[in-house]
Amino acid sequence: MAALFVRSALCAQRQQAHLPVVARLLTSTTAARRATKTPKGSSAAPLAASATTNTARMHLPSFSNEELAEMVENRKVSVHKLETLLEDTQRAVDVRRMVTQRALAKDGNIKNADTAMDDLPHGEFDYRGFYDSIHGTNCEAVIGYMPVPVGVVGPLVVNGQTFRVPMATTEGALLASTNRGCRAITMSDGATSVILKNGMTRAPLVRVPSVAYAAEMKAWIESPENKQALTNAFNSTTRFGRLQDIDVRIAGRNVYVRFACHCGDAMGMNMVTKGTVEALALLNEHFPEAQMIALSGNVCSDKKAAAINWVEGRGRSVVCETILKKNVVENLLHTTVDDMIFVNQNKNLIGSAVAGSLGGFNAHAANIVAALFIATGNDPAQVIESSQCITVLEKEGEDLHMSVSMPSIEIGTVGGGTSLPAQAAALKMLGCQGANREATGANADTLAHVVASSVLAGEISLIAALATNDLLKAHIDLNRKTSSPAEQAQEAVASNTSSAAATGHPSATTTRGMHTSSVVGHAITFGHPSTGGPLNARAASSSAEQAIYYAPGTRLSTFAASGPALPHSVSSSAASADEYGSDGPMLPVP
Ligand SMILES: CC(C)(COP(=O)([O-])OP(=O)([O-])OC[C@H]1O[C@@H](n2cnc3c(N)ncnc32)[C@H](O)[C@@H]1OP(=O)([O-])[O-])[C@@H](O)C(=O)NCCC(=O)NCCSC(=O)C[C@@](C)(O)CC(=O)[O-]
Ligand SMILES: NC(=O)C1=CN([C@@H]2O[C@H](COP(=O)(O)OP(=O)(O)OC[C@H]3O[C@@H](n4cnc5c(N)ncnc54)[C@H](OP(=O)(O)O)[C@@H]3O)[C@@H](O)[C@H]2O)C=CC1
Repeated sequence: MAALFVRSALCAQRQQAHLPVVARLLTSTTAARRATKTPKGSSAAPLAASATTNTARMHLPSFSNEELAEMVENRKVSVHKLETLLEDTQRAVDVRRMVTQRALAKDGNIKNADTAMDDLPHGEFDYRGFYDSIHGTNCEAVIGYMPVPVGVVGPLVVNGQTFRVPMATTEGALLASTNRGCRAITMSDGATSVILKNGMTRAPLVRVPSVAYAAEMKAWIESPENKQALTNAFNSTTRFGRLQDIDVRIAGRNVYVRFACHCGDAMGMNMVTKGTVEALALLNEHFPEAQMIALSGNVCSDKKAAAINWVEGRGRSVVCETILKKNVVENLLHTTVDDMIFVNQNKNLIGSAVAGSLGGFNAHAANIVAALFIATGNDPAQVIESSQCITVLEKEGEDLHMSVSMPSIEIGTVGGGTSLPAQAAALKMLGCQGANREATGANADTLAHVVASSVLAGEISLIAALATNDLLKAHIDLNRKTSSPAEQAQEAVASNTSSAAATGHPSATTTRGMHTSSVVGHAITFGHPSTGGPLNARAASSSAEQAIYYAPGTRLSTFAASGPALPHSVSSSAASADEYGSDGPMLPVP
């Protein structure tokens, strides 16, 4: 891809400085192409090896951040490759922030787009202010802080709104994958998300003298008049919480009273617990022999896998759908509608059934939920129920209808960690920080839609990657460090320059299935269609692509025979320390 930036010596001297940057870039690229053009059938050496290359090569670092941002916006430079091309990770972050901030302003979705990201640390960090803000609220016995990288995916179009979604993770490949899914959704006219139910729950354990007493208590609570009295007591403790339902379960002499509350923009665990105490006081007046054993009796059920959340819902119950166009599935995801349905059915539905899964009928909803919870200051321990999800794929004509149903997304935009400056910045990027003053709960609703649609994006990309057998390759590429950005840049220059000699286009080398293929024109074909970018050129490039594509059901022997594309050899002894500093003895072979 670096061949795109091959510039003539004339250009390098900036004699064209008066031209807009993109025009300069195109002119210089054309000049470079002309300089390297060889007659058909000529055996001239590839560009990388020629003398012309060395003088003509021009690296991106010579451009200003403003110019680089413009190139990214004009799809002349891939925003994903900035670290490698600039050989400077901090600058890459700066340019990406500039691009993201300008995109937020252009989307027109949020107020104060130019300052939304200001408090998301990316360099200097006000640790004193941070310690002040967490004291007495978020953590005790503090000894420091844990930096977790935050990336951004999108544009993601949901319910007609465009989002740039911040995600905090240390799992390489997760953002690349979710981003691909966002692109697939947005290229297919967006996603639609609906909230079916909203009720954060707390179920105290009340102990009574007999099962008859328990039944009497249940009947009393369920009478409309008493239910209203309990509701009034509950609601008296909060300006924003509104009790929705009371569900009573009995096990012998144990009574579990499950209060479900609409908590406005808060996730609401403190809020609902406070309301519960007041309602129990009233209950106790009528049932003096009842004893409160535990304020949480686990029927809530908080921070544990439980069927009650899966069936009844907890927090917001959300369903989100999209119809992926056939050409998007084929050209962007490199697979087919039928293959994705086949993988989903046999993995997410049957596989999860065989595993006895509880709300885990999905590929990796938890990945996206966790990254979004950490970025937005939501409680990561609630990922367990918030990521319960069933992913359904069905044919819609020749296209693919895809949905995620998530009955228990527990999130808030006020309370807990959401008001810390960095986390609040992530919420500002989504246009839903803090309390919604026009419609209480609308900000948390927005966040729930973002969570569900981002999960949908993650499902799309991972199911496709499994269908094309790309999972391991993606993780070896993006989850393990093999070389420094500078070394990667040199590799990129070498591989792209030689390819450019033959084609006049930059290229990217990629592996699909168990083979490696060279994708021509990759670097100038990225870019979102919503901003006028074309489809990934890979499908168009590709008779070779056909040869390396494995449909689900490919015989295992075919993989083996096709030769390894991944590093797979291990030495019998660990002679020197690896990148993890591990040079200890290997485990004995059983
Ligand atoms: C890695 C890809 C996306 C490559 O996929 P690709 O099709 O080769 O990518 P591409 O280079 O052709 O780019 C296509 C688009 O992908 C995105 N993309 C591509 N690269 C980047 C990047 N660096 N940064 C940001 N976005 C990126 C981006 O949207 C890009 O479009 P563009 O913007 O260029 O026009 C694909 O192979 C993939 O999605 N693999 C799956 C990886 C994955 O989903 N990992 C999740 C974790 S797996 C796990 O933890 C759970 C598991 C698996 O155990 C659960 C289970 O049991 O199933
Ligand atoms: N207590 C427990 O058992 C558990 C607690 N947690 C922790 O609880 C915290 C979250 O509790 P949560 O109750 O959400 O947060 P908070 O305890 O911070 O309470 C939310 C506060 O925001 C106020 N508020 C202002 N505007 C709004 C609005 N628009 N909508 C809703 N509330 C508004 C509420 O007012 P008002 O007082 O009038 O309601 C309330 O004081 C997290 O730190 C989480 O980790 C997690 C699990 C269990």
